[in-house]
Amino acid sequence: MARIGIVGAGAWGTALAATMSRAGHDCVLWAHETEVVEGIRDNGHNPLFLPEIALNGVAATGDLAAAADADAVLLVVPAQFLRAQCRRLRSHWKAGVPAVICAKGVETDSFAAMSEVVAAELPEAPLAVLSGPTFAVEVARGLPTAITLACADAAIGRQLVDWIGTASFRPYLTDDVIGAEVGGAVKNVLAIACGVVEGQGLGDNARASLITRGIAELMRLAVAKGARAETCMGLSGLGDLILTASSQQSRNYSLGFALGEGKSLADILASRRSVTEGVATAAAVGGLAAKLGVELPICAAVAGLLHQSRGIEETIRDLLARPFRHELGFLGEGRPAT
Ligand SMILES: NC(=O)C1=CN([C@@H]2O[C@H](COP(=O)(O)OP(=O)(O)OC[C@H]3O[C@@H](n4cnc5c(N)ncnc54)[C@H](O)[C@@H]3O)[C@@H](O)[C@H]2O)C=CC1
Ligand SMILES: O=C(CO)COP(=O)(O)O
Repeated sequence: MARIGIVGAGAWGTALAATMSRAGHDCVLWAHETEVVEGIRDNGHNPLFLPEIALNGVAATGDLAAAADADAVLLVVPAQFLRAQCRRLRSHWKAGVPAVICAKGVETDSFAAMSEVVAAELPEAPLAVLSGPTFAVEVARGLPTAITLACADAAIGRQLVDWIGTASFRPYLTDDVIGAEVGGAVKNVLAIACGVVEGQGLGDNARASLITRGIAELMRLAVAKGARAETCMGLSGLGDLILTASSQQSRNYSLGFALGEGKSLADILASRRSVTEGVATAAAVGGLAAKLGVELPICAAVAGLLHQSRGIEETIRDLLARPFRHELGFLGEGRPAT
């Protein structure tokens, strides 16, 4: 059994704490909100995120040093807060303790992947990425799923799989860290696009087409950033995309759906406490794609809708007016078909 620190007590940090604790690990969960620390300590429940899940075995804390004093630390704050959180953690970090990145996104200011952010701010931490089809509430209830655990160091990766894996939470190991995290970040942007399609009533065919052309974009960006294409077809890419691009449980899909129905982005965001990572990541992915010289038409369309006040109808019209191309050649733009 291990001592696991979990930094971030939103829905996902809470679900991971419940899962690790049920597996018999000693879990210390750091929360940003005092209300959450007190709620877990006093009542064994997180009052703000997944309040229905019992957390009796979990020690809640507002002290980062306590969460960092562990065999491994899971980083579960939203992507745009991760750098600041790592800076706060740095003085408490013990060399060699693995940092397992559970946030899904790309940093807006730097276009950096989460592993690049953590490598810069916690240089003594071996890095891993945990990503895949994992709605927090289902994991917290113990329903089965499988995830990608990416770690460049094989021995540390195997140790993490051992600690994190249970019969119903099944990690598959890879050394492709960038591939795992590009999948988790880009699928959120694509899930927004699929939500818009559904909200607009464009049909199941359109959604399936978007998912398929979306995975081509995800793969193109990941490969340009140094990942292996096959990782994108695994749990952290295709697996998570299938989940989030077709379920109202997804914050990203449901935000897209509401946009497609005509609601404003400001109103949708004002009505939720939880993070919708694809909103910031859509802009960041655009910057990253430009830097790497790859074209991502669906992601660019989502960024245009969210951040450049482009209308839904003109956005859809422009996507449908793109020239016909050969289907294969995923990794390039594909030869023109006419
Ligand atoms: N909820 C889910 O089903 C899953 C979420 N994730 C990822 O996990 C990450 C965290 O998401 P959730 O747990 O769902 O968040 P959430 O939406 O449930 O909660 C928001 C989180 O943001 C934190 N927060 C707010 N202001 C902050 C600040 N200034 N500094 C640090 N933290 C602050 C809150 O304390 C809370 O932990 C995201 O990157 C998300 O994509 C990954 C897999 C599943
Ligand atoms: O990443 C997730 C499931 O794997 C959660 O997706 P949402 O953030 O869209 O709810």
